[in-house]
Amino acid sequence: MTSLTEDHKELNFGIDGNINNCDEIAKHNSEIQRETSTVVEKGGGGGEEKEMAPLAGSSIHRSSSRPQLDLSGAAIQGNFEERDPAILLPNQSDDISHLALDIGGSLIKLVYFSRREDQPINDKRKKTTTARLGISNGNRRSYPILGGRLHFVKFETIKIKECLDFIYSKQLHRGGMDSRRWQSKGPSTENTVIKATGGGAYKFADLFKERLGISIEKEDEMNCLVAGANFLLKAIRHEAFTHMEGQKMFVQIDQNDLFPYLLVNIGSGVSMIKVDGDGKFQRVSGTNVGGGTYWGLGKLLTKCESFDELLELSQRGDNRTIDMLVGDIYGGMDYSKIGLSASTIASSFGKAISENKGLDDYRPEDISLSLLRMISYNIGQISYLNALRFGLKRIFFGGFFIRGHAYTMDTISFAVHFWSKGEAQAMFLRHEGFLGALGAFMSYEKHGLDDLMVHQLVERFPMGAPYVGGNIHGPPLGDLNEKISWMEKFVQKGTEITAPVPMAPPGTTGLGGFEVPSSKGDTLRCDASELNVGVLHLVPSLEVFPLFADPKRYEPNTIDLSDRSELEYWYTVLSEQLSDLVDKAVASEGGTDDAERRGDAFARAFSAHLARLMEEPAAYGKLGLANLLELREECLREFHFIDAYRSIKQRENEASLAVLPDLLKELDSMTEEARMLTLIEGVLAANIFDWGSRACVDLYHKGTIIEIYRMSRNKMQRPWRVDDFDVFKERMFGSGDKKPEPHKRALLFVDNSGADIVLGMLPLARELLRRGTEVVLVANSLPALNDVTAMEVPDIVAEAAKHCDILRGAAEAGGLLVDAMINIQDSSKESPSSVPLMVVENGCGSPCIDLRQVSSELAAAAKDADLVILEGMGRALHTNFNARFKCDALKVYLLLFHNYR
Ligand SMILES: CC(C)(COP(=O)(O)O)[C@@H](O)C(=O)NCCC(=O)O
Ligand SMILES: [Mn+2]
Repeated sequence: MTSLTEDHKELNFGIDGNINNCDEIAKHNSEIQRETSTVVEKGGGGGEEKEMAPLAGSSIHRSSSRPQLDLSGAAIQGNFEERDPAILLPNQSDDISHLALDIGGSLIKLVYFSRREDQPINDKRKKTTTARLGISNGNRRSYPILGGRLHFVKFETIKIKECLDFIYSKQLHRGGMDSRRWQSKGPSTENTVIKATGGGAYKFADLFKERLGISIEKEDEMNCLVAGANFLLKAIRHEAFTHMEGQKMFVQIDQNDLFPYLLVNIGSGVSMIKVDGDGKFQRVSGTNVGGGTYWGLGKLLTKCESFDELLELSQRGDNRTIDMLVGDIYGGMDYSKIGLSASTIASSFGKAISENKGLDDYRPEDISLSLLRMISYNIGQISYLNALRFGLKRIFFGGFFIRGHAYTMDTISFAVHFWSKGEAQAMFLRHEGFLGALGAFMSYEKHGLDDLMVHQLVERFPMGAPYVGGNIHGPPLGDLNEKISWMEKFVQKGTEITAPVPMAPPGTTGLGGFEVPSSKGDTLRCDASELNVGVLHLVPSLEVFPLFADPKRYEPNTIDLSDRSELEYWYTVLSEQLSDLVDKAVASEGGTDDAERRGDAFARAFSAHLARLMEEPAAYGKLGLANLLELREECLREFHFIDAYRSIKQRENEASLAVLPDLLKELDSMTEEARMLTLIEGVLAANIFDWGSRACVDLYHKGTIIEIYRMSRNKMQRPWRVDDFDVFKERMFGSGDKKPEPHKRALLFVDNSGADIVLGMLPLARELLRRGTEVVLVANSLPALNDVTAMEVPDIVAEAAKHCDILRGAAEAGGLLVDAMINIQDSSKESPSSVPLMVVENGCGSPCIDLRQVSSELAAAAKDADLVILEGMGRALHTNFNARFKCDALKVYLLLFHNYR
């Protein structure tokens, strides 16, 4: 049997039951998915005999003792127009690196990078692991910046002093472009050079020198815009989206089919740039009617103090009172001969000439909306004409004029669609306002950002504090105390947590009968521009799982929460679990006052994020269930809850290890084939211990762990709801005289601590080892619910190995037992196996897994694997249920609720 046989099959085992009522567990049917074999043939791997790596030499040892993900901190972008002085300009101690600025006529945009010192590595085995897997520095580019975060912040240009204070407080001016100063924290800023673009780079250069002692190196604005846009479009998965009639839809950009496109940057003025490649572009047009025009004219006409206020006013406006419509000219009729409906704007502000009214007679709301539509249409139309001029189908709009404002985007989209008769498409960028600043940031030669690959940049939720309506907005929060006091203040003020989506009231007329999106809410976030910006985490060691049948078609999420009822279901699940989770988290930190305070802050932050996502599911990029579950874990870490289930996991491990010897004896008394069925039943039965599931938590009141396990095992008779056991059995044992080769290496993605791993997955691993298959246990890098982590697995294996020669021999061969003192009690006479059992971390800290971003250890281990076993709802159902692999794959999970159709 080769690792890539044409007849490999994807196997799914599942069981659906309602464990609130223990008698009703089993519910069954079966199905086989065989899609992958043809894909393998196409990929050229079909039938190839792969050389089996020498056993000892290819061993992967225990994973790193530290997580690779840098999840230790996060920042959000605050609105400095309305910041709360109490938390302004924090003295936080992030290890700083680089800063770049885009100083425009209206706004200063700032991009900076923060990095934390890695924790010291105290794992002797890490070195051998990485060296053996070929992931040491020898064959990897070593980045000057290894892991960290990109932050995005903006200031009004007229409040440049705040920007300078911010830079100073964060000590961002101490990280210039001189690589020798990379780690320098010394007080001197002499010779420090900061990259900046935009007119203000010239205008304020002296001020920066005077106030911060730094020199500004000017970067060409167009260059920066293009570099920033290209970077985002290539590196951030959910960066570009369309926005039509209130609907946001993310666009998958094919990196190889990105160029040419038209980039329209709407700042104070507007630039239109034809982009043909990296560094290849031409500014083909522009217009002086842009964001500055809206703000300037709007300020004069409505007395609004800020751009956002003006935008908010437009939400309540009705432009018919001031715009002259076709119907006004044609007595309420369409001018159908040339395709103009009565509701088309014939002349923006045109009504004002024919009425005997002054400025005071018009509502500021109507003026603002009329102005917004005039400018948006105009830009949309000129953009289209330029796209037409050069035969460009795609137009990306950026710049701070847009501010994530639904109505603005809809208006621009409509104009492009209308004039191009659907031929051209308007797309928007989530980091719309930061293109120039990002470009300036990337112009530092020593970053190594230029060849970053897509999967190395992970976007995470802006986690420190939630977005809110009203007037309280915090600056980027650096340390824990700030985050907590921010949360407390936020609560004190009684500010309603809203997550408004900017929408116009229904009934506003539009060009060509264009109807506005249906209203979802009537408030506009004051910092709407920051709606779409997450913090970018750089994790250069993450890689794409190498065993996808078709990497391009891989989509981790089985459920995408754009279905409202699904979203509501999960919102309810997570909300209901919150107080219990907080109790556990607080207890895990000793139940101190400090822990209580953090628990409270976590609960508020998480609830606010949930509320925000309910309003605007795509606020932080395309939302799948995996993201939502990860959000909870990230948020816990944000408030320094390292492992909320620590003691529960320990207790369950101990209880399960105590009954393991009996289970192994029972298994060993069976025939091989009967044992295989019992083993799979055992995996399903033990997967019941899931602290993320309401049904399971209820069950914990009904008996001890072992009693529940026994009950669960008794209920596991086939057929299961998804049941490919027969296919699996044939693959393992063959039919007739044909005896198949065992698999060379199996990757077992394990799920929970306790019975799940000890009584479910370990016995299965042992069986594979017995058949001569190398086994790699793949576990989380960071805790999530009661999931077992890669750090914890070796100790569990060492304990289990005390009762089993097979496990002991394999663990020794895999380097897992170098530290453990083994006291062998196993009475079986089997000789120790030299087939290794290994452990690698998966690179994530969530109950689900996105296989596009796995640890380099896992990627290396996967290269020789020909069997993938995914276990548990999170990894095998909520994510990866539809994943296709180029080797045999088995998905085993116990479905604990009825939400799946
Ligand atoms: C969070 C989980 C995905 C973890 O499941 P696991 O991967 O451990 O099997 C799961 O517990 C879950 O989907 N819970 C929510 C639904 C419920 O209350 O049953
Ligand atoms: Mn789990």
